[in-house]
Amino acid sequence: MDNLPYNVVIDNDNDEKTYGDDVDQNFMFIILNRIKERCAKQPPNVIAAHICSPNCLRLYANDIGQLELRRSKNPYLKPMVQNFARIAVKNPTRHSIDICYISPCGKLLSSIEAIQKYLLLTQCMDLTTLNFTFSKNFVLQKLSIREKAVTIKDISNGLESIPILAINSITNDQFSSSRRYINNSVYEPRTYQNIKNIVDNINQCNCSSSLCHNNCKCSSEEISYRYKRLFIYSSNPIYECSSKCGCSIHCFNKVVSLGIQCEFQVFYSGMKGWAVRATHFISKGTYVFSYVGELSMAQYHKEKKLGSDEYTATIGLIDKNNDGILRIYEPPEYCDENESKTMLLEGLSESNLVCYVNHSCSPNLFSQKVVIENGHGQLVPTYGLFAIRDINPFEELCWDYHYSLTESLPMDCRCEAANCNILLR
Ligand SMILES: C[S@@+](CC[C@H](N)C(=O)[O-])C[C@H]1O[C@@H](n2cnc3c(N)ncnc32)[C@H](O)[C@@H]1O
Repeated sequence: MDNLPYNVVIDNDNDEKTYGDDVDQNFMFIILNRIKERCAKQPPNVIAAHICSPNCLRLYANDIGQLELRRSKNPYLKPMVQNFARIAVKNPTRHSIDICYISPCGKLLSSIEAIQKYLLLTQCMDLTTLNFTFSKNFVLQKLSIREKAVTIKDISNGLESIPILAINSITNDQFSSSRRYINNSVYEPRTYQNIKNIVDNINQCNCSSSLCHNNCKCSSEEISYRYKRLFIYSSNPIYECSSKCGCSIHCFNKVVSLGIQCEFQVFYSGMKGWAVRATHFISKGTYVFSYVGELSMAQYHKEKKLGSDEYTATIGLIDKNNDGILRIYEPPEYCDENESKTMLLEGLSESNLVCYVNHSCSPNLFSQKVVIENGHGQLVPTYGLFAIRDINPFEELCWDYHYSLTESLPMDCRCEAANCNILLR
């Protein structure tokens, strides 16, 4: 370590902060020790200079990584089980701490740009930039939960790649729902017949690299992801690349279509009913989950007479561009002739875990319209939810329902935010 300009300390090496049940304790212990051993044996950049290639991952792959990788649901642990190390570097001149990663082959990677380059050079298919965070708030932490509090082991019935526990540590009420769990939006049948020729026409870009370039034909000029994270909002949708495009999972324009990457729980919050949280840290700008439900033209939605529009979101006016590809526009002031073209997303009878996300006047999630290809070769619009700021493990995930005082029924908002000033519904 002496040949480094800074003192290298192992990040997250705080026993008091790392606690959990026996399995997790052991798991964390193995990971932390391996990081320590690696840094001791192989300080960053001391390996002979080389140009990175897929060999860099293969040669330094570890024997227990695969088993642990399967066990770990935390996206930021995945690089560590693949023999990356995450370190905090004390910078004495700036009196600050910088976060860096050391690659399995000993390269010091000190920015998300460097990570992206490394993943491309090594043709890594297990990790994306979303598995790395340079946030100083990241803590390796897992809380134990009382077995008795688990009311359902997976509310998605196996549909999500990571099971979603339902937990009630407050009362004896079990989680139950008449809503069917779906993980992909579905088109209302008549709506689909009307717009079949638009939504079945999947976009295809002609970018030659696995990353796509800034003027990729699929993406919009107004808004795009930055290394797969989103930091700004636009009323214009993001149009993601599809399976027809030649790009890989590393493409900057594939995020929501890669699916949920976090481990979530639905938990009983008391006054607000059921609520949602993640079991691990989420870095600012990260895609969390998206609104899933039935996509329906306003006229057909109206005919259903649901009685409550609480779970209905307006997507916008559906149209196509010159290539016949789906485009979505903000509806002007509501008027009837738009009904045949206005699409709504409704999650009352079927939806995913989003319907358990509560409102907050100081939310940690924001929503952005995104158009992706679903698993059935159709384009589907959705609202993707992204982290407004770094979110701590087990912090309740909330968004702003944007209810105004005028459209509210008298019911107190219980978000407990300092700026809370609304009546909900
Ligand atoms: C989309 S659901 C959220 C999940 C809900 N908590 C449940 O148990 O199914 C919206 C409902 O949750 C409750 N809710 C959400 N946010 C709230 C808040 N900030 N204060 C009080 N109740 C809230 C209200 O009953 C609201 O009608």
